[in-house]
Amino acid sequence: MIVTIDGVAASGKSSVASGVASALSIPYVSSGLLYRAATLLALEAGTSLSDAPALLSLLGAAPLRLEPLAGGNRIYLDTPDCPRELTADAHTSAVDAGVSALAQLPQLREWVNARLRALTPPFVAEGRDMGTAVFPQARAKFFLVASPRVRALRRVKERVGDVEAVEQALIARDEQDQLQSHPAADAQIIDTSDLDLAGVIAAVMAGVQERA
Ligand SMILES: Nc1ncnc2c1ncn2[C@@H]1O[C@H](COP(=O)(O)OP(=O)(O)O)[C@@H](O)[C@H]1O
Ligand SMILES: Nc1ccn([C@@H]2O[C@H](COP(=O)(O)OP(=O)(O)O)[C@@H](O)[C@H]2O)c(=O)n1
Repeated sequence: MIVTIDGVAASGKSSVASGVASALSIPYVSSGLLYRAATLLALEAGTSLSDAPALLSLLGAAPLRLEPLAGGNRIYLDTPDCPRELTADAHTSAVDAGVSALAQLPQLREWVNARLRALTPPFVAEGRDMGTAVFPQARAKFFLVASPRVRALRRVKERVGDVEAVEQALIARDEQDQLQSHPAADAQIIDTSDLDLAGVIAAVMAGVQERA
């Protein structure tokens, strides 16, 4: 079984995916973490975020490993001499600001999608295009939205920042991600603005049971 949870930036995808995956006793998979880790490595190497061949060559030499646990995804660079966890560094403002440029490149989307499709179900997959491009066969699909202000307020609780600036950055990233971020025709759209986390998880679980 595959359940997909897509949505705009900071709409609650990973928290909801984690809650749903825990309730179903299956892992969840964060596709955004692969885009983020690729962006981090490119920024560190000084590789242009719009140079697909250079990015693919960089990633070809980088033994990235995604750990898709129900409680939270982690990503590692398994270089034999100096293994390193990249998860925290992949969630900085610098990565936030660069990731959409890399994610626009079809070759990089294929690189991510090949890794996702190689995973063995069951799992909950979260991102932007899980229910449309990557797992169109998923049993149940959801798309989370929330107002930019609500999302910014939630994000500044996790990371220090000015609400206004965070809101503008979220709006800018939504625009840059527009091409790949839309609900599948058979997705249930959930506005999480006035729901708490437990409420969103319950709504998704109800939708999953309906399709069991
Ligand atoms: N419905 C909700 N109500 C309140 N806080 C939420 C809700 N959904 C998510 N959050 C919080 O908002 C922040 C962003 O959620 P996250 O799951 O990281 O979103 P995304 O994966 O879409 O970026 C987290 O701190 C999370 O705990
Ligand atoms: N399926 C996906 C997942 C992420 N992404 C890209 O990766 C970025 C980071 O995704 P994320 O899900 O970790 O970001 P947040 O919504 O959690 O802030 C997005 O802004 C997109 O540019 C994508 O294009 N397609």
